[in-house]
Amino acid sequence: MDRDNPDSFLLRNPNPIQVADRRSSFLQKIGSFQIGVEELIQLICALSTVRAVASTEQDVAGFDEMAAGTKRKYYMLGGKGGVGKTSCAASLAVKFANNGHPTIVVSTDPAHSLSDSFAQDLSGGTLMPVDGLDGPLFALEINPEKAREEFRSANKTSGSSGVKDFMDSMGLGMLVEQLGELKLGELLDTPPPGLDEAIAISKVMQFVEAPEYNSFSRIVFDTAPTGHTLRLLSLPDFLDASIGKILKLREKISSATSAIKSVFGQEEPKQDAADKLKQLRERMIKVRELFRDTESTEFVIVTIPTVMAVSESSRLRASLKKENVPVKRLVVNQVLPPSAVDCKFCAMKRKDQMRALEMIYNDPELLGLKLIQAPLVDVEIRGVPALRFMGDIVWK
Ligand SMILES: Nc1ncnc2c1ncn2[C@@H]1O[C@H](COP(=O)(O)OP(=O)(O)OP(=O)(O)O)[C@@H](O)[C@H]1O
Repeated sequence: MDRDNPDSFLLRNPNPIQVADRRSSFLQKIGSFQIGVEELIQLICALSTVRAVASTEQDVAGFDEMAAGTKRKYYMLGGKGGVGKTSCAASLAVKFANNGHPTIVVSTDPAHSLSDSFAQDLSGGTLMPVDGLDGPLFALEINPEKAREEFRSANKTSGSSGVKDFMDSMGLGMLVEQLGELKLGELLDTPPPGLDEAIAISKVMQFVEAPEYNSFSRIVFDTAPTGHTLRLLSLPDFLDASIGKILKLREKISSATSAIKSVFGQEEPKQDAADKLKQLRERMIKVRELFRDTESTEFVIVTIPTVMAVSESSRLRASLKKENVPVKRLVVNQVLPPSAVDCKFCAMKRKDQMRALEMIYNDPELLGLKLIQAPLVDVEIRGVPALRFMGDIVWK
């Protein structure tokens, strides 16, 4: 088999989800009583596959709806580690770009795999053009570890201005100005939980506000595994609450100092620090609203048909619901494609997958989501042609 040719799977399986032919050949065999016990077992498995597939056949991703309109939309793909988030996010981004949407795919997973997935070096922490597409696609791997390192050395070598420059570049300049007294350098030596996500969020803020990103109409996030993602989503609330407290404190202090200053006849400071904090707070609120805006944002859960992955997806969905983050689609990746004859291993695996699929159908949290099945393919999904191929199967 030609492993460099992603079409090899396609050539052998013109429609991986199509099982009707297989069912009819089995039915013909039943009609003429030609089957033995082994085949009967296979038949039962095959029919259950048919049932599972048939019951979700109408659940195509609805790509046309996803691609409709030029107003910017954000898609966040997340789920348990290793289920195929990056492959799904990258293939969606490729499909958007090839359908005329200038697109950015952003990785907020500290263990990036966009470069591996596209088989191109996209590291570096800035927008990198992705080669080999019909339309513009850029990738951004946010590297919190590197960012933190840079921050530390800027702190050491150039004092506060270095820190300020760096934080400005991360869109967090205001935070340094206003919270300088909190000794951010020390904070980064023992980073609090959520700092990586804060850096990722600051980039989101840049997308929301910066005019240079205006032309991008689709932004796809390849998020970190579940725990990180939930922190990312709840961080604006957390920061908002903290900033709210600081603001109150500031107001108290400033009213006290202005009372003293008025007694001694001193000038008021030119710009009230509280104004800037207020501005930052408004930005946070904007990001929070963005995550919850059903018009512009959608969180797509990616899972695989195993009991563990489905259980985690159910919990993720419940948490997202609590955070009011819109979810409509669930991708079940790596579903065994139909085969006329299963080896023992495949038959067992198929049974296992069917059980997990049943679990999805009966899970109250996952019920009602558009279920998109993506087949397990026999080549690693790497490079633009492979992602284009995957995109055409998954994002229909
Ligand atoms: N449908 C599929 N068929 C075959 N291989 C797949 C499929 N989907 C993903 N893979 C492979 O599984 C591996 C993991 O995929 P991917 O990196 O997309 O997962 P991930 O959820 O982003 O992982 P992580 O949580 O580690 O970031 C890759 O080697 C990828 O090529």
